[in-house]
Amino acid sequence: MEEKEKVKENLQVVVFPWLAMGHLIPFFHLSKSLAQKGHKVWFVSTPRNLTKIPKIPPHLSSLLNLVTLTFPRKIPNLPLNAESAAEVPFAAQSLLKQAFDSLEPALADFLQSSKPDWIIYDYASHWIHSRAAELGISRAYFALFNAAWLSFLGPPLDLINGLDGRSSAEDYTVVPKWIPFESRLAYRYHEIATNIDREIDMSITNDSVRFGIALDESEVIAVKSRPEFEPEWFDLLGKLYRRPVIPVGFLPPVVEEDDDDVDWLGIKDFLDEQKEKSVAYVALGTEATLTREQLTELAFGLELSELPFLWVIRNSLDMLPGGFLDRVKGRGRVYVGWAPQVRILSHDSVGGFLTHCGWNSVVEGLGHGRVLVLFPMVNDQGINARVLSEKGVGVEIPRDEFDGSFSRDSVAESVRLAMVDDSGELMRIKANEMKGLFGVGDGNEFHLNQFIDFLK
Ligand SMILES: O=c1ccn([C@@H]2O[C@H](COP(=O)(O)OP(=O)(O)O[C@H]3O[C@H](CO)[C@@H](O)[C@H](O)[C@H]3O)[C@@H](O)[C@H]2O)c(=O)[nH]1
Repeated sequence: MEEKEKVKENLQVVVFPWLAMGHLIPFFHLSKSLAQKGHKVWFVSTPRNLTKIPKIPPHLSSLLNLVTLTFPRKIPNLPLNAESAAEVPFAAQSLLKQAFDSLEPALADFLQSSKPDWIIYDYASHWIHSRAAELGISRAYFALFNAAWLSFLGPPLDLINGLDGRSSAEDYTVVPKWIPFESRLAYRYHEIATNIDREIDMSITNDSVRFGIALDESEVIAVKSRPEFEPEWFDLLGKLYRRPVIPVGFLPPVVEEDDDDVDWLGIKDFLDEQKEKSVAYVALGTEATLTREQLTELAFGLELSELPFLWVIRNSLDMLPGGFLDRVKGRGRVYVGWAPQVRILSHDSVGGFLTHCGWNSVVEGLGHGRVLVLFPMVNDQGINARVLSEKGVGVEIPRDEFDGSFSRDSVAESVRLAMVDDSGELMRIKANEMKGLFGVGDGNEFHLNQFIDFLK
């Protein structure tokens, strides 16, 4: 007689993201969803990072537990108190990886004492799989990327063994040989050159190998996307990975009401004064920073667009061109610091989103039906921009392929095309339709449940 499959109704799960806000936040959303469905979750990170994630709702506090691993203090040249990618210059990210790698013994000890059913990990912890396997803990890699970018990345064993045939930035500007159908998916030189430069520290494991191991050593690969959005890429991933690839959906964040948030109240006042769908929200994520020249062109571009905008910057206001704030007074607002992005995007006055194409930002923008102005900088962002412009939900700001330079006029024209020009109407309609796929709703819930059923 066939043995009945064992189903465990209440799971115990350790969740361990890479040290970056764009990773901590979606891993936290997944943790919250697991806890909401009655599973016990230990969310593991370092002290400063744990202070930056959203608050745990009181009704989940018995199921969702934060676990602190001490951050190593002896990494030479790592900026003092820096614990996440946003606090370390892009070119020095290998130092943060070095610190991250030194968390291995502490995490292994925690796994031994907590003995979870599963560990859900990120791409960077290439050392945890064998430790978890020894303890009989199941392993899931949660990929915070779309299936198109994961396909572009390639077969796991080729990544581990350096057999993907790519070493220079130019190699990433062509469609990879393992994509069997017609496609134009490739980086522009400037979008990938910075990533390649970053990989020069040979003493630590490079990102390709980390990705390869994360993919190859996991029992299931959970992808923050949906096949309804990119069916052909999910089909290809199944062939490249030869193991279960499960879409977890977009995990759209729910806007939490928090009336005490003074930052939000100031922003809300500004947005309340603007017309419906008139404001371009401009924000470029937590990792890449603009040079003074880029910041200047972007500023003049927004000024020339003559449209209302809300711009979040990580640099200081002193970097902006002289007189800029006075000239855009009333219709333009610049916010320095950590903005309540999801709440902003949910405000009716916001019509478009000038984004660096970080996957979380894209999900948040399309989840609210905002049309996108695409300004990719590093990491997966260039490929995301190709996917989104092909889908017709956004327009790329034209840039020099090699050095990434762009003009203020091209910024103004792209923003106006997306937000107000008649020729951008179809793009606005398509972006608005994406609310159904990317936003809060049954479709995303269905995929999340499928993933949880798999874990059981
Ligand atoms: O002031 C801010 C800045 C950011 N965020 C949030 O922080 C997250 C940022 O994530 P994302 O938009 O993906 O950007 P990055 O932080 O740059 O994300 C990194 O991680 C992503 C997921 O792997 C990749 O797609 C990106 O390329 C990579 O740079 C989003 O949830 C934002 O809402 C805020 O709430 N307020």
